Amino acid sequence: MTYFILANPNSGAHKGARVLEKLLPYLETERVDYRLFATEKIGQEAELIKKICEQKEEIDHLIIIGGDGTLSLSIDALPAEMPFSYIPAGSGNDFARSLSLSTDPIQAFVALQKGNSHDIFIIKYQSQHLNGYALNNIGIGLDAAIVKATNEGGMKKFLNRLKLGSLSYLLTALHVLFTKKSFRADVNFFDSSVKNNDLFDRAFLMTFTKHPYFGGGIRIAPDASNLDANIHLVEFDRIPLAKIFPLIPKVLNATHLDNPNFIHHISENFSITTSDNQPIQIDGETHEIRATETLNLSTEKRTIIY
Ligand SMILES: Nc1ncnc2c1ncn2[C@@H]1O[C@H](COP(=O)(O)OP(=O)(O)OP(=O)(O)O)[C@@H](O)[C@H]1O
Repeated sequence: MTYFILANPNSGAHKGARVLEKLLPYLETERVDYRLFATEKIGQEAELIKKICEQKEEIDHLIIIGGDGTLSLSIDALPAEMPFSYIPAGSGNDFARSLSLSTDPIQAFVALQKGNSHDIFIIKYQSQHLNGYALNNIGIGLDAAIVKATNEGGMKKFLNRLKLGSLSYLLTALHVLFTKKSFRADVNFFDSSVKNNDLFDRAFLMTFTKHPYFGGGIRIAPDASNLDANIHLVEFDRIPLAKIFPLIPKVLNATHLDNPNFIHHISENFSITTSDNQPIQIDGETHEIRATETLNLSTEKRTIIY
């Protein structure tokens, strides 16, 4: 059996490279047969997954190494029936946290070597110009604007170097909180085959998540789980800033959903239309959802070995 490894050495401020520096000598010492496919540039995941699929036999084992973005872009290109393993090497590592995967590369490898398969559900998204899969969350509005500003600004790289990646989300979040405008969103969802609708006139934060965590460990939907087919929507309207700040400790303690300013819906299917163009983040990669475009969300089963 051969381990096919897709790795992003650049993820998590070169954490991917450090994971490889630790893992590869171990594989050599243990005489483990492996082939490494390291990304050399942004957006190369799909191309390497295609190469792996051409060479991989059924008995072989795929391991993805990188942050949540690398994992998401790889799974997007991977045939649904192909199992995968994951060794986290990002700055946020929310997906790994959701399944309590080890962040120690050797421990993670020893665990996946045992070959225990687990079914998880991931989000399938589809609109007029966006389609693919997300393992973590899809956010429209505030969180997307934060991810966009964090990824584009120099602060993430600087704080990653100081091992303060989560702080970069927090500082950027504060800045975006002051400047981001609300938007109108029409959300349909199906609860026990009954069609429901919620019209948000002053939507500010709208996150659809498959597990509790976003932004590097914030428990936005504490009861969400990738082991069931439910997607959790957490929505927050734009309210005066003076009323937002007291809610921040609640969000950090994961007690915010009791607060009436947060709307929480759980369903296996959602469809969303926004009244104007809005930033959208899909597992930390930013795009734009266009006005009046409908985004449909559902879930699909995948197999992960850990
Ligand atoms: N060799 C590379 N150099 C630069 N960018 C790369 C490389 N390989 C992949 N990428 C891009 O990096 C992004 C994914 O980064 P990833 O999310 O894995 O790490 P991160 O952003 O450091 O971690 P996190 O999401 O946990 O904050 C994707 O856009 C991907 O295409």
